[in-house]
Amino acid sequence: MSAEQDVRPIPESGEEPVNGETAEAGASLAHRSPADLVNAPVDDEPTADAPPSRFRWARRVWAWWTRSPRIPAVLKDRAQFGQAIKDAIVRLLRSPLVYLRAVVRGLVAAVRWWRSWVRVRDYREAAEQAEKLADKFREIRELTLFRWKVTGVAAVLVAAAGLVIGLVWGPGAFWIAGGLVSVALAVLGRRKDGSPGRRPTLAGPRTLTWTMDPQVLVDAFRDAKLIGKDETLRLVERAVRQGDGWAVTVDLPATRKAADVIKNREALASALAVDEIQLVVERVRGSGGHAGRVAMWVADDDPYAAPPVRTPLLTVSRWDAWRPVPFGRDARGRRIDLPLVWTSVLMGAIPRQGKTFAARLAAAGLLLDPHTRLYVADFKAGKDWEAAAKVAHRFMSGDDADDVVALIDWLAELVAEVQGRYRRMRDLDDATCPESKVTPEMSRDPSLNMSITAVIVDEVQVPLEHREPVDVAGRTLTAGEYVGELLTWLAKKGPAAGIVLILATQRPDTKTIPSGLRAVLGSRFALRVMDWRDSNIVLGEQMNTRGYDSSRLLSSHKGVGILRPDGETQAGVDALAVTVRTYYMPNEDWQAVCRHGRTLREAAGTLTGHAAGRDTGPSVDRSAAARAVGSRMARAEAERVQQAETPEPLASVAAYLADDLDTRQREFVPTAELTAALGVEPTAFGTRMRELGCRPTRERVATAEGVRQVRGYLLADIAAAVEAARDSAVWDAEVIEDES
Ligand SMILES: Nc1ncnc2c1ncn2[C@@H]1O[C@H](COP(=O)(O)OP(=O)(O)OP(=O)(O)O)[C@@H](O)[C@H]1O
Repeated sequence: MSAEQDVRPIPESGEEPVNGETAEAGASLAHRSPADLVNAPVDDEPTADAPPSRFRWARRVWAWWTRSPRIPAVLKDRAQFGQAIKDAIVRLLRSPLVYLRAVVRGLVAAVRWWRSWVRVRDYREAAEQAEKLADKFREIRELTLFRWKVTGVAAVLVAAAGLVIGLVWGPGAFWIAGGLVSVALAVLGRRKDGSPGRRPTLAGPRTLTWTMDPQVLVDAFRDAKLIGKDETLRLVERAVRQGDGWAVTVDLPATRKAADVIKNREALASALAVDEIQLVVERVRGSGGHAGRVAMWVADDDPYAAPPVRTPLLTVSRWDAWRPVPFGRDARGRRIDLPLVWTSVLMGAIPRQGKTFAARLAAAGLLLDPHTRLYVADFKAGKDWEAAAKVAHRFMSGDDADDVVALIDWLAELVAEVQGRYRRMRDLDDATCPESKVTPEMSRDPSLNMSITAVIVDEVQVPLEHREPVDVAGRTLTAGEYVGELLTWLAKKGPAAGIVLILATQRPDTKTIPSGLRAVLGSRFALRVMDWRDSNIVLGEQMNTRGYDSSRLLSSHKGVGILRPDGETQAGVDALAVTVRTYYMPNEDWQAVCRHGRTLREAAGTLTGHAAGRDTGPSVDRSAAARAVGSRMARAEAERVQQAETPEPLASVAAYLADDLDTRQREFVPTAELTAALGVEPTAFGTRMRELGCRPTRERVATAEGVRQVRGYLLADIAAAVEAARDSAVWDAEVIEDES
């Protein structure tokens, strides 16, 4: 069944839909929504129609059989069993050819051995190395002659023995003797690890050989340096055809980690002779997996070369905002959903890669829920969001100073709204509001007025970079800084109160998106960016070293990005992040979704604000918002102080390299330069830098004596360490703030 068919319309009553696509749960990154969790049936509960007791033992045996690690996987799964039978038939059919090859290889090996023996090669080489060939020449020649004679005598004896055998037992004996010799040659010629001279220099295309011959897979892991020379893999599930590719599950040798295979996916792809975009490597977790179990899938072709798939949301009559929104497909064609409620999303990419399309997809799921309220701020000021004006509670499209001020008013309104919601939640009884969090029922109850409210800001860098001064609680900030403060406050406090932030930016750099704001945006989606630093800014620190770098995506792959969903909602999910190609939703589809969203709201009586023609502007309590973020301002001050207190010697290094870190005109600084400039002792300096997360490396640099390989630090590593120190300072400050 296709993913599109899976999406079932939600009953008009607004109840939870039948969770049809949870059959794809393993494939979906989306964790079940809180509503799903509440409504999920408990497996162990006895039911009225429980089977009679005589079947229970059979069920128990079946449960043991399917869960026991001692039972091979092929005996548990019909598909795998079928595949194993097919493999056995193929092996049987191929066996004559395999045998013949082994005999030929054995013959070649035997002739080679005899040649080297008769020519006394080892003795000759030893003499050559000792430069005594001339002295030993006579001896070698005599030995060679002797060995030729032995060969001749042996040949005559074999011929004579053959004649006698032929005369005594007849021609049948020749067949038996020939068979025995061929078995001996086949044994000699069988493929063995490390057999010298057995492998052709050019092995030919490796792409699919590993599906037939697991040894090729083992060799690929060795070539990629993922396992050692003497180590091997254990096949958990043999290679089976899955979708447009091959899937295989292997166990790494003890102490080797699946995470390292994911990290070095590119090397493995090279060893398997496929583009890394074709190789999907995942850890197998849970009861059936462990830290060394790797599930691999290799696509036959570029999985993103096929035409894009349209969003399944087009076929639904309505959606539930609490359900993860269908977002796209991974390389294997599995549907990936994006949870939105109780989290917030940051999307980043260079222009024209599909950021707005991705943000619209997330918005579409919310749009089709009539109980959801939308604030849409389009700083791209184009036509992309125009259709949302018909359905949004607040809508703006522009990039002027007035638009930035309007956004500040919206955000201030939302700050007051969130504070009001928390106050009201405190007064609600435990049955209605068990925790200080909006529940699905609360969000749909008009009397509570706590609907899910999505704030979508496209090209968020425009307001964040605005430099006009504003007065906030007696302090003068730039409008951009204030927008950053308000967004950070909302991203931190808003999700539990039903506020969802979706921010898209063309400039995912440290200066544009404050680190405090990034730290509280739970889900990230990085389409193609310029380099790994930008990718890390969207996806999080060190993500490139874990194998997730969106700068490696191809520019032709529009709409393809790396999705790192909210940590909170990814429990039990296999991957930390996944490469997704978003569903395709061109403007006409988007307009249709918006029209439908409006119809739903009209029917439910939830059309408000701008869409209802009643955009009276936000009722802003500026001072309340300023007070709310005032504590954040204190925190920002703490951050500045902490910044000044970045641990030494990192602070001095950062000060010395301030310009270079800003402009990134050079990528590497030699240790000698730093120790000389700062006047510090090199060993203690190196140890302290290491403690602060900065590891030295070696690079070739031009010196007075020519190009030399010198020890030093990558500026990117220094920048990352400085930022990590600041982030931890920010968190410390926030903990203090929360405690107070
Ligand atoms: N999932 C997809 N599949 C195929 N093509 C896509 C997909 N998503 C986007 N595109 C293509 O990429 C183009 C650019 O998309 P979009 O306008 O969202 O980019 P953007 O990153 O927002 O650009 P900008 O930063 O310039 O606003 C679209 O015109 C569309 O044709």
